[in-house]
Amino acid sequence: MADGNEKAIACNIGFIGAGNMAWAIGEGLVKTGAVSSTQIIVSAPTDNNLGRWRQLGSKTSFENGDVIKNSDVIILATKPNKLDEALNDAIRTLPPNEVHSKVFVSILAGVKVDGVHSKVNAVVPKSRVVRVVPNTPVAVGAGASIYCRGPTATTEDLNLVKKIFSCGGICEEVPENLMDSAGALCGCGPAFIYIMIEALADGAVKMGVPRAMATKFAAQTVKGASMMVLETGKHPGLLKDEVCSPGGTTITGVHAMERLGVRSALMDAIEAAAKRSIELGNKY
Ligand SMILES: NC(=O)C1=CN([C@@H]2O[C@H](COP(=O)(O)OP(=O)(O)OC[C@H]3O[C@@H](n4cnc5c(N)ncnc54)[C@H](OP(=O)(O)O)[C@@H]3O)[C@@H](O)[C@H]2O)C=CC1
Ligand SMILES: O=C(O)[C@@H]1CCC=N1
Repeated sequence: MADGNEKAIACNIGFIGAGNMAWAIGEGLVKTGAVSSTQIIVSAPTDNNLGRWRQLGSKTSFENGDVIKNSDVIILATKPNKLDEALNDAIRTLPPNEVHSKVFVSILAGVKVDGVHSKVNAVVPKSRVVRVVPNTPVAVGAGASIYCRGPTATTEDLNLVKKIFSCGGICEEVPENLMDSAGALCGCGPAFIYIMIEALADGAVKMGVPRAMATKFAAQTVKGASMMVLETGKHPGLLKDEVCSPGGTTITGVHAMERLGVRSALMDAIEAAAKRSIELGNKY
């Protein structure tokens, strides 16, 4: 952890679950210098994902209890259907009645914060929970994370969670009733955009542009368009109009997109993902 770094986070951070999302958060935190890799401990039942964490310099364990004992903030990063198993596994190595009052961050898609609070408190009494939907671009400092508070989470807990996830981009509090829909946008959105980048590149390849060049130009164009929306504050429709010359190339392409229902496809994608998040919340 770099001295004088205003992003510096002093506490130990644990991950139960070592997969894609945990890695994106951990890698992002270490890259920004907010935490040293030695402040991180990670657990998973197999070694499939743990090697890269050891290479980073973090501690790893097959015991979820080790993570709970050795961390101030524990990020629950299993799939939603593995939460019960993960907490039961933890009991194996937790000294009875000795570990109390930790801050847990649940990133499990759809799962309601009250439910996680009850389950966690059955294992680690007096713990507080914050629910977060992050996205993988936190790995490169361009994430969009949202959070809501659990029943006993304090303002201090929320500030700490906001600080952790702000290292990876923007991080904003939303009411829990928006976590599924805003989470579908932030959490799943990168996958939808990757498909768009791939498809834009495919179009250019079809028209003769070499693949590597096409992918680079597609990604940079998406980045540039995003920055225009964020930095000018102009409505995306107005920015689109500024690109479309009368009788020109862009409006001809826009017509093709409208004919094929690209807007509807994207709206359907968010709606479907949000509904699935609600479904997962009802199940777990
Ligand atoms: N991927 C994303 O972009 C986003 C994911 N999320 C949420 O993050 C969570 C993790 O997703 P993701 O990282 O993609 O999933 P992965 O499948 O990549 O990772 C899941 C991890 O959980 C571990 N695991 C399984 N069972 C247990 C257990 N009993 N105890 C401890 N760890 C266990 C797996 O172990 P092993 O390594 O042995 O397989 C693996 O390391 C999900 O709940 C998802 O909804 C939220 C927002 C975005
Ligand atoms: O697909 C999923 O369920 C997870 C949650 C958001 C992004 N990935």
